[in-house]
Amino acid sequence: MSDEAQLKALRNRIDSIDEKIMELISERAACAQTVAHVKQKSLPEGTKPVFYRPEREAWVLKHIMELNKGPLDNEEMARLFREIMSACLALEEPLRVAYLGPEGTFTQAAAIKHFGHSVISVPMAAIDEIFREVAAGAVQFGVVPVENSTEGAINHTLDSFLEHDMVICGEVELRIHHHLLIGENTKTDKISRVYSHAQSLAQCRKWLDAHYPNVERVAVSSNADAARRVKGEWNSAAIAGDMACELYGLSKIAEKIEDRPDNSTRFLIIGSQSVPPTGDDKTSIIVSMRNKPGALHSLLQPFHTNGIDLSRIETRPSRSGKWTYVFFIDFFGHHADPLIKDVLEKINDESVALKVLGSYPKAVL
Ligand SMILES: O=C(O)C(=O)C[C@]1(C(=O)O)C=C[C@@H](O)C=C1
Repeated sequence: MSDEAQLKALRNRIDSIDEKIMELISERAACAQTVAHVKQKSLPEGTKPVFYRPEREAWVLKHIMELNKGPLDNEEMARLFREIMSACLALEEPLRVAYLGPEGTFTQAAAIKHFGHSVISVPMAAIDEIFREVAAGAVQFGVVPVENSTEGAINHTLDSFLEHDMVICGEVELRIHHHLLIGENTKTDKISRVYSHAQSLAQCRKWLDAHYPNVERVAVSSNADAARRVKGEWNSAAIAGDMACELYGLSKIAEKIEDRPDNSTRFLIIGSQSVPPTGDDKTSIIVSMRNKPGALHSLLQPFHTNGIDLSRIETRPSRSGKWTYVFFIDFFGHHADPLIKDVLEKINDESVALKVLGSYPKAVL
């Protein structure tokens, strides 16, 4: 068979596979619509069902990854199913999700990674506004950055948890690649100023010291804001990611300039709905302890006794007294697990205040 004939035959096969995939996706979508009716019909009139089920979504994605035999890798396959589920959920209920804007930020990329493209994503100007928008019920969920592997905690987010009653219902991890971007008015050898978010400038500090030691570094509210500014400005560059680069039509003059190649940011999904256990969960709590010797030891002891792994511990001023602190602790397990319940009871006995922010499935993608 000639190459041309072989290509034609293969394309015919792809066409007929696509038709089958489309039929199956439609069948799945119709099934999700029926799921929505079932969720609604068991509830009293006027009560809104919980359409979004993060525990089920985590199971579906993991199941797909377990079954996958290639040639697409597990992550790629799960991403396709992420989008299919996102579209199915939008048929049940279009979700509104607030993120730290403007458009093109890493937080928007995290929102899309977690919820897929079929949600209505709403940009907010500040982290606190995301919390307020969720609390007011204007959006069902919010996405906020909480820690970066190079620069550590995002304090604005931690402090917002002290001020708002919010449930954490998910986490997303995003590999952060920064690029040096310019608009068409700027020449590579004429850069006198670099804009970016303070965290991103810090994540690229060594690279900037080596390549642009005398260029002014200007911290702005987000990387996307930096990209938006340089679009029309002369002699300036922005440090931002792929989404902002594409959105503002900029050129990359240096790629992946972050000092650490494994630079990642973890984001939290905040809402008002608590999530049932999946068997592979994390829990976040805030605790404040009495200011006495051994307080930190008695806080950590129950985790050790029950063999519970901590994934993070962070300290912040409590805002309710000088030199008093609260601890933000993340650990593996769900607050409904008997072992975790026991840990929480013991901590509760020793602490001034304990707040369970939520248990949620460990990030799948
Ligand atoms: O299983 C459900 O509860 C569904 O609504 C179906 C479905 C899906 O498409 O698989 C859609 C949305 C939910 O967040 C979880 C799963």
